[in-house]
Amino acid sequence: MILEYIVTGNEMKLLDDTTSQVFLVPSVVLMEQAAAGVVRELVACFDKSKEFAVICGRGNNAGDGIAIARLLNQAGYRCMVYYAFGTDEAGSELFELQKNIYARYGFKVVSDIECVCKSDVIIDALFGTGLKRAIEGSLADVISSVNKTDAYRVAVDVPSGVDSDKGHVMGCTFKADFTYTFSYKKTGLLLWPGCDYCGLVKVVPIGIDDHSFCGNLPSVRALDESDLKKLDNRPAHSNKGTFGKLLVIAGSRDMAGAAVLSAKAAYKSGAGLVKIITPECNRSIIQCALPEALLCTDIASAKALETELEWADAVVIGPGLSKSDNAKMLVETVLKTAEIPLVIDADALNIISDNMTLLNEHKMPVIVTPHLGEMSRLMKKSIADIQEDIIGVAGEFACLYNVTCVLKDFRTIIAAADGEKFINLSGNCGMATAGSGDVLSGIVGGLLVQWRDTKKAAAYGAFIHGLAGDMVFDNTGSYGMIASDIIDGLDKVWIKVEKNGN
Ligand SMILES: NC(=O)C1=CN([C@@H]2O[C@H](COP(=O)(O)OP(=O)(O)OC[C@H]3O[C@@H](n4cnc5c(N)ncnc54)[C@H](O)[C@@H]3O)[C@@H](O)[C@H]2O)[C@@H](O)CC1
Ligand SMILES: [K+]
Repeated sequence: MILEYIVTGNEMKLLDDTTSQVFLVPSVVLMEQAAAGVVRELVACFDKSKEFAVICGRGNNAGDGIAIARLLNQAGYRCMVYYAFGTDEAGSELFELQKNIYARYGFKVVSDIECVCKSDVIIDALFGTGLKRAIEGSLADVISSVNKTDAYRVAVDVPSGVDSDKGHVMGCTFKADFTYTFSYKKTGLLLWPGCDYCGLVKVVPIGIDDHSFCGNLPSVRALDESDLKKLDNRPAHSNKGTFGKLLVIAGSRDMAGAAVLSAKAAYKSGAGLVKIITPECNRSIIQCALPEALLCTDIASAKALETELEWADAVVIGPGLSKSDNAKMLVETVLKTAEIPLVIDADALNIISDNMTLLNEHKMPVIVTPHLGEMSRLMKKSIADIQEDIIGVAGEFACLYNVTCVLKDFRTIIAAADGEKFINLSGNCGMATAGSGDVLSGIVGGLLVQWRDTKKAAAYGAFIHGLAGDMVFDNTGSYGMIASDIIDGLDKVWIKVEKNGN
């Protein structure tokens, strides 16, 4: 998989330093390229009738902002600079340099925030990746004044007030319509709540590329639609056995739907054969809803389950399973005896959370797919604590239990035990609906039986799940979307894959 790297503010700082120190590109050259890149974008969006204002702090983010103001003026636009710390306080070396250059040209500087607020476009260069604490006092007043205007608001690199690593909001935060971020997306721009302040995020190249990692690759990456092109088409010479046999252990009395959704999503993701293990009372509903599924009901002993496990190439266990004694027996047997990869979801995770030693018993690769509530029970941490560092928590869990962890949230995080992580960027709020997780477990299971690669099945599974939801969004909107719509969207995703991503 060749994917887009997503970096933290600290990783970006290292990249800046390496580019200057190892590749000898002076920092000011990077800054000029950053400014020129933003100006190119602005000139493409706005004509010269618009008046611009740049609000500046005193670090290198402000250095970018002053250079942007200079280049806009030189291109015939009207642009003013507002120094939020005043003109006397010293700042970073590059800030001082850009301030002096700007002063030599004699372009406009204002000291009244009212002038800024009357502009058509307000550019935020108060703080970037160097934000260290909550924004307070007069700086917070500046931000709240500009946030109240009808101006277009553009953030340079990161909206001031958004923590570029974890996406926390630090006091008062600039509310951008566009964020032009440099070289790589920052994790904080993608995570909630920071993402709510970014508007449209666009990466502006500034001359820093993967060379600057010098072998120390960032741990977080993201898939995009171009990654669908890397998936192989199915071989023409094949039969249903070629694409794997998936056992879906799901459903309980009154919860037949979870089994149907998971098994159907697995079929719709290309699994060759899907067998559902469920209570007998679900037989007729499942056979009507999904006649393609094989069915095995009322498994009452570990021995009976072991025979079924021998048939399968992978297992999905948990959707709608309940926490009955029978469900506990099924979960324990699977974890202790299965010699095939597992996808563990929903109630199976709730059962495990009462006895975490079970998760040490697995012999084969395991993918767990908890939502925040399930993760809270598994880790004995509050949901708020998990949200504080969702990437870190997913990574910690993956390492602790040697599993691939798919931590489901607005941005699902996929963390492998080897430290590699993915942040999922597909999907929409319509997918926050009952059964959406059952569909995800089925997709991941369906991919797992075909690919036998847990990391790939988990990362692509989450991405394809979100993409399927995006594909049906125009038909359903967010209010009308239900889990079966997401399954309908899978057809569109796979047609895209078979047309080589087009
Ligand atoms: N070579 C480089 O280093 C490059 C850096 N670039 C820009 O530089 C930015 C990072 O620059 P810096 O590291 O100078 O950081 P910032 O410009 O984000 O701000 C750092 C300054 O703000 C102060 N500060 C932090 N939080 C504060 C708060 N809550 N209240 C008041 N003061 C606070 C710090 O003490 C420091 O003086 C990037 O976001 C990017 O825009 C770009 O020009 C590209 C090249
Ligand atoms: K900024």
